[in-house]
Order: sequence, then C-alpha cells, then structure tokens
Amino acid sequence: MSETPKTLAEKVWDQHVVVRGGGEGGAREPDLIYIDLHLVHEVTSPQAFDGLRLAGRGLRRPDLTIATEDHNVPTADIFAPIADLVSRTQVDTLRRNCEEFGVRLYPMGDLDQGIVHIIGPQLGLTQPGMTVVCGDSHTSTHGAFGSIAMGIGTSEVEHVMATQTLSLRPFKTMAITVDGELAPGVTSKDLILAVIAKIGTGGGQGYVLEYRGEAIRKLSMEARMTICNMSIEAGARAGMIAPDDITYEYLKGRPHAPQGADWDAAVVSWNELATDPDAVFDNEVHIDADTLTPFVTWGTNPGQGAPLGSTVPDPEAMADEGERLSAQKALQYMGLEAGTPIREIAVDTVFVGSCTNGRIEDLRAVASVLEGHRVAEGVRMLVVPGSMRVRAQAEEEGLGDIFTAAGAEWRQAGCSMCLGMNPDQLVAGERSASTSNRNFEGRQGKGGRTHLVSPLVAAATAIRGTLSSPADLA
Ligand SMILES: CC(C)[C@H](C(=O)O)[C@@H](O)C(=O)O
Ligand code: SF4
Repeated sequence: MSETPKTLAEKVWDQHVVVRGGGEGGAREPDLIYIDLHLVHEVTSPQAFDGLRLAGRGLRRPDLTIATEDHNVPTADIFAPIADLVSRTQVDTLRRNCEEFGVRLYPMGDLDQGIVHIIGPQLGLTQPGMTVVCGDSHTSTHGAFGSIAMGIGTSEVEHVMATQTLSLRPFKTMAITVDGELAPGVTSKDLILAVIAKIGTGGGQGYVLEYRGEAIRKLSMEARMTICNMSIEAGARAGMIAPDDITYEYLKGRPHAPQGADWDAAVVSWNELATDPDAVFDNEVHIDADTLTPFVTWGTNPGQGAPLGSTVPDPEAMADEGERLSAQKALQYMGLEAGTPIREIAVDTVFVGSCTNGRIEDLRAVASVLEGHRVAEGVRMLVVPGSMRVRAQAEEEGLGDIFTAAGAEWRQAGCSMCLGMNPDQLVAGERSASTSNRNFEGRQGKGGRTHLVSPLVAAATAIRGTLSSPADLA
C-alpha cells in the first residue's frame, strides 16, 4: 500500500503522470497524463482529423483508438443510405478519416457497432485503472470499471490523437456513499436521478465522484455504468466505482480483456486500486438507498426530479430565487402545473435506449414488464438497443418479439431519440418518458418535452400511458 493514503482517482491519476506540473496548490501547472484508450465518433472528430492533416501529423497510437458511428444513425433502417445530408456527410467523413489515419471503425450495422459508451465495455476495451477519453461528455460511463474516463473537447481530441497524452489539472475528489439496499423496482437510474436532485446539476463541478457503499457494491456492472454515465449531469468531470469481483466477472473473456497469466496479474494490480481506508476526500455526500423510490424528472434539467409518487413541485415554495425562476420556466416549457400528481402526467412517446439505459439488462427489465401487455392506445414506444450486439442478444433471448408483440418499435443500434441528430425526434409539444440522460429544452426534438425515467418506469408508462411504475399495473 502507498505511504500517503490515496483515493481510487488519485491512484489511477498518479499511475498515468508522464510529466508532473510544477508549482503548488491552486497555482499548480497541469500534469501531462497518458491516455490508455481513445474512443471516437462522427460528431466530434472531423476537426481533429483536419487539424492533424494540416499539421502533417499522424496518430501516435492508432492501436489505442477505436471509432464507431452512433449519433447520426437512422435506427429504423441502418442498412439503407442515410437520407439526411448533414448526417450522411458526418458519417462519410468519419469513414474517410479512419481509413486515412488507420483507425479501426465499426460502421453502421456492423455487429460491433453501437453507441461509443456501450461498445467500449462490451468489447472489453474499457478496463480498471485506465485513462479513457472521448470527445463526448458521457465518457464518464467507463468510470464504472474504476478508470478515469472523461469527455474532452475537439482540440483535446486532436492532442490525444497526435500525442496520446493530455495536459490536465488534478481534480478534487468527492465520495458519494450509498448505504443500504435499493428496494425491488428501484434501479440505479432512480438512484442517480435522486443524487443529482440532491447535489444539483452544478454540485459535482471540479470533482471526480467516487460512488461507494453497500448499495453500489451490490449493483451489476451495467447498473453501475448507468450511474457513472450521469455523473456529468451533476457537473462532475468524471464518476468512478472501484473494481471488484463483479467488475472482473463482467470483463473476463471479453475480446480485448487480458487472458491467462496476464489476466491474473491484472486482477492483482486492479485490486490495489480501491481507495485506501484512511484516504481523505475533498467532499462527501451520503445517501440512504432504503429510502429511495422510483424517481423521475418534471423539469428541464436532470436535477429537477422528484419521486414518481409525489406531485409537480410548486416554484413559489422554493426559497432559492434562482431555483424558483428556473422551476417556473421549466414548468411553463413542460406544460405542467404545480401540484399535479406526477402519476397523472400523460405521455405521447416512450423511448428506451441511449448510453444510460440501452444495455441488455435494461432491455430485459423492459421486456419483463411489457410481456403480456400492449402499449397504450395513442402512445408510440421506441426500443433502441445501444449496440448491434445488444440487439442480437435481445433477439436471441426473445426480447425483440416481446417488444413487437406489445406494439413497440424494435430498432437498430444508435443514439436515436436521446438527442435530435437523427430521424428519431419528438415534434413540438410532444411529451416523452425517456430512459436517456438529458431533458433540456429541445433535446429530443424542437419543442419536445422530456421526462427522464428508469427502464421499468418507461415500460409501465408505455402500458398505462401516464408516468407509472410496474407496481401500478397490479
Ligand atoms: C454530440 C456529443 C458531443 C454530445 C456529448 O458530448 O455528450 C452528445 O453525445 C450528447 O449526449 O449531448
Ligand atoms: S446516447 Fe445520448 S448521451 Fe449517449 S452518446 Fe449518444 S447522444 Fe450522447
């Protein structure tokens, strides 16, 4: 064990310092950090590749760089040419760039294609103790493996491409300890929505969050990924969970995971990453899992959430002026009145998918509720797997048939209705229950209204037509 007790984040950081910045405290210069894995998608890479081309540079480590197509993918027919010109150009540009610079790319429809944050873990590329970056804010997802995983800007994307390093200032650390156990029907999505409601969308600013405690330890890897995914919605730089047997079980045997003696050696070193007992965090938050119930958002940021069993809050009752004004504006945009029971809010669309909740366990949860039911009259339901492999597995397990039998649309892999960059969009005034991670104005299409929910709530809502949990179906 190290002499000075360290947190998980500090250990991973220290293992990646190439050059330590001079100075002390706030005046400390950034460190130069080595990057183990660089994930690339079509939206944030074109300028970076252009920059390299202009400077006459190549990629420092094409072998540590992987690209996929996700944001602009039409999920209704992934094998047809993309109709939208902007999307098609974006995807064609990625293909040309990857070819020119020697980057491995999973194109639309390939069995390994999917949302960037779903395919990294799925391929075993994301591993404990790594530094993972991508020009995408939800890169925090990969922190569920005990890696420092961050979204970066386009100029940083170019820097990583050229040097495989990044110049970074150390973060502050925050422990989010979740004691107890989640009740049946309460998922990691409810937990993270409750965390963000508690600390606020700016509560994590400048921090790496480490989720710990009994309730976190009991979660599957996929549930942990949902939590780390949304760290960014609390304003954090990254979210992390220490690796344990659940992590190793998930990772073992995946295509890029170490094998044989290398695997054993890796596990020994990964076991040393956990935060030392005496390590000190810059900030600590405690949550009691036992008290949580299904949680949904009513407003236009992920922190504007409340228990499903409660009512739309009254802005007038909010002491903080900023909060009050933001709630007033949100309710107006959302077309909601204070005091309305949340369970009475009717939706037009249910979206299951995204890098938050587009994995196989999410689809299983949805199918378990939908089986033997029909999607309510007048409600459109999209079920969009996060990757083509998730789709294949869901088909093999008969989940696809359950979705179609219930009247849902069973799609191919992509970001889909998580954001309005492809044909899957809400029209103005339409309201959705969505398993994605962002609910700001227009996120799912201009004028669209989004309620963030768990997969279980999404499924029950599809059946009843109003925001509901499976318990309401009895
Ligand atoms: C397009 C991309 C840059 C963006 C992100 O960084 O998160 C997107 O994935 C999102 O979820 O809004
Ligand atoms: S699924 Fe949504 S949040 Fe995730 S990368 Fe795609 S657009 Fe961003």
